[in-house]
Order: sequence, then C-alpha cells, then structure tokens
Amino acid sequence: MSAVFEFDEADLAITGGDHTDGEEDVGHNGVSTHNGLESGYASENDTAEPIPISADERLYEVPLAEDFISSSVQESKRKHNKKACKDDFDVLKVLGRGAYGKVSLCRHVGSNRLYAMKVLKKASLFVHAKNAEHTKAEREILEEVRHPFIVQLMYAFQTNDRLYLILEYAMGGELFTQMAAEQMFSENVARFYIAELVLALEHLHSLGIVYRDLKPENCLLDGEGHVLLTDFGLSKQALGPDDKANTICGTAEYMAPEILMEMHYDKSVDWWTLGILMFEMLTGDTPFRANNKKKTLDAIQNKKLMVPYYVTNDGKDLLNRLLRKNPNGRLGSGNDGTKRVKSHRWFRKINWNDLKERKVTPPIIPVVTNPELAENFSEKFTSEMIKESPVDNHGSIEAHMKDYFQNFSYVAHSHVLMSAFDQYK
Ligand SMILES: Nc1ncnc2c1ncn2[C@@H]1O[C@H](COP(=O)(O)OP(=O)(O)OP(=O)(O)O)[C@@H](O)[C@H]1O
Repeated sequence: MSAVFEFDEADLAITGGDHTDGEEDVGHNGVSTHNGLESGYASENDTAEPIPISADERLYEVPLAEDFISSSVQESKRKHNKKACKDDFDVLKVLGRGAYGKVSLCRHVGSNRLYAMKVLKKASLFVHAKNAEHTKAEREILEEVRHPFIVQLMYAFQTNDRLYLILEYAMGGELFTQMAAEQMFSENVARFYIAELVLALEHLHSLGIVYRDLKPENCLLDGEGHVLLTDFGLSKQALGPDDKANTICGTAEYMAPEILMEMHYDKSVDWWTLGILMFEMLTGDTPFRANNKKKTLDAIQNKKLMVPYYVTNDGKDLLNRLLRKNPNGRLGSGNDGTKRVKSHRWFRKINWNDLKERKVTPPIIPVVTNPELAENFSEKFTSEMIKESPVDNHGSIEAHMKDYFQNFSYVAHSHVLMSAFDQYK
C-alpha cells in the first residue's frame, strides 16, 4: 500500500513525527464533568438523554487558559458549552498512529460516550513549520465541515505542550483493513465506497476545501459500514472557484501529476486521487506503483494508464477520465465537474439522494460486538499499554508555540452533536 512521501526541503516536508515514545497517555480523575454535550456513540450502559436547547444557540469556540474569548458569545449562553479538558476523558485503547500523533479510543466521563482522541505534541509539530500549519488547518476544517461521510469534530483543547482533537469514533476501522482482507473489491462494492466519497468530496469542494490526501488509510468506516473521511492535516482551505494552491504534499502513489510538476492545482487533484483509489479497490494495486519512489513518480507523469481486462467498460471509462494527466481535461474539473462525475454511467445504479441519507445498506458491515473493544483496529495498537503522563501546564514551552495555537479550543454545540448522532448513526 501507499507510503508517505518525504521531500527533502524542510519547508515542504511531510515527515513522520515521534512514533516511538508512547507519549500522550492520558490520565483521568474519574470526576464527572458532564456538561450536557452528549454526542457520538453511546457505550452499552449509556442512558443519557439529550439536553434541550434553544433554537438560536450556535457553534462557538470556548477558551482554555490562554485562548482568545470570542466577544460574540453571550455570557448567558456560555453555560451550555463548558470547555473540555483532558480530565473529561478516560483513555481506553490506542487505535492507531499517524505521522503526527497518536489516536486513542476514549470515553467522555460525564456522558459515557465513546470518541477518538487525536493527540499531537506541539514540539514535534514545530520540527517543520508545515506540520504546525497542517494541524491548524485540520482543526479549522474539522470545525467547518458537517457531513454524513466526514468525521465530526466534537471537542478540541490544548495543554501547555499538546493539542487534543476529540473526534467521532469510527468503530468500523479502516477501509484499508477491509481491502487488505479481500485483496480487491467487486465493482458493486467499490462503487458504494467511491460514491460515498464522491459526496464527501463534493461537500468539501463546496466549502472551498481541497482534500488532497485521499487514500485507503484515511477512509474509516462507522459502525454500520458507511465511509467516514478523516485526517485533514493536508487539506487546503479557502480556495475560491478560480483559486489554485501550490504546496507539495500527499502520498507518493496517490499524487497527481500537477502536484509533482509543482504547478498550481485545485480540486481536480481530489478526482485524480479518487481514480487511484478506485483503481486500487478494483485491482488490488495502484496503477503507477514501481520498484522505487523515483520510478513511481516518473510513471505518474509519463506512463499510460493500463486498466486490467476484467474491469467493465464503464469502470475503465471512468478510470480513464479521472486519471487524465492534464487536470483541465480531467473528469470532475470545472464548475459543474462533480455533477458530471455523478452522472457517469458507472454510477447509474446509484440513487444519490438515498445514498446521502444513508439509506443504502453498506456492502460490508463491520463486526462490532462491543465498541469498547475496538475489534476493527490492529492489535498492534489496541494491545498497547495506556500509560499515565503528567499534565504539563506550566513547563517551559517556547512562546511562538504557545501563541501559534490560540483559538484551538472548541466544543461543538449540543444541537449539532445530537442531530448528527440521530441523523447519521
Ligand atoms: N475518528 C477516528 N476513529 C477511529 N480511529 C481513528 C479515527 N481517526 C484516526 N483513527 C485511527 O488512527 C490512525 C491515525 O490517524 P490519522 O490518520 O488521523 O493520523 P495522522 O497523524 O494525521 O496520520 P497521517 O500519517 O495519515 O497524516 C488512523 O489510520 C486510524 O486507524
């Protein structure tokens, strides 16, 4: 499968963070700090009821320690959304590790709901300036998006030395795991996942967000088997219809040719990566993979796409259109691009409205006997010991790191959280 591609220039690098030190192990004090923000997945003994709220209550940021306090927030409304902190969560198991941090299953002490806790060490983010920028972007994007096939941000907070993102728990695990188990998917199975991803990308693009990092590892599954796109560390926000970005990032085998050529690029890169993902689902491998990274990158730019004989004509046609090297000629580019993707013949059996409303039954239903067991995650992670680590709220940390993450803290409004839960889960 894909490997993260590392550039040499420091400011373009996508580098691995600290994977080895068992760092951000979170302790707890067992004190209930229930704040009326029930959301996410209920554990087996959860009996919490939603707290009624008034119609005009909105999302807003809640300050922690040095965080900025939004002046638009009225005192009377603050009481509904109490700031979150580390002690509000019990860490149960490690779920996985990414380039920048560790993700654990945790339980909100007050509500008993389960979430995924992503922890990042500020210091390791500052090894390369881009890492810190990516994390800030991830936090901002996660707050903005709300979609059935995109992971929901529930809380964000920070300590002196760490950043915490509390996310909807994708208990079905990684799509990558299902792909590895099946070697390759039938076209019907692949179509379901690709179509849900089309809707997720459509939503992001409508907000001016280019996702840029589509790959099986970032496609998680919820408890019913629907896609939950995660990891917005590389996404680029605030692109207008004619804006283009030019930062080099992504995963080697999934990189679009225009990124490699350091050209300005736009949302067309996401349609390219969707094509690569579809190819991998249907054949078990990516189309331009070679013996080494240099050859892979060369093939992406120069090699003609070869689609195996067993892929249907409609499937071949869609792949050829998504994997056009010229982004301007690629299916999905231009103003009505997504509409044209959705009306391609390969999707003719898809009822897009039903799909968006989660009325289509997923082809693979994850086995979840008890969500707390995290059965769909690698034992390599789930068997790790959960260690307590001291809270560092007063230790020395360079001033620029401290200031950089002002406004990081966040609590999703209970209205948003509860409706997300009812509607989608
Ligand atoms: N919301 C979630 N629910 C369940 N598991 C999750 C969730 N988010 C992440 N994980 C697990 O943690 C792993 C690492 O998470 P993530 O990809 O977000 O980290 P990262 O440091 O941003 O990774 P990358 O190296 O891709 O940049 C995922 O592959 C997945 O197994």
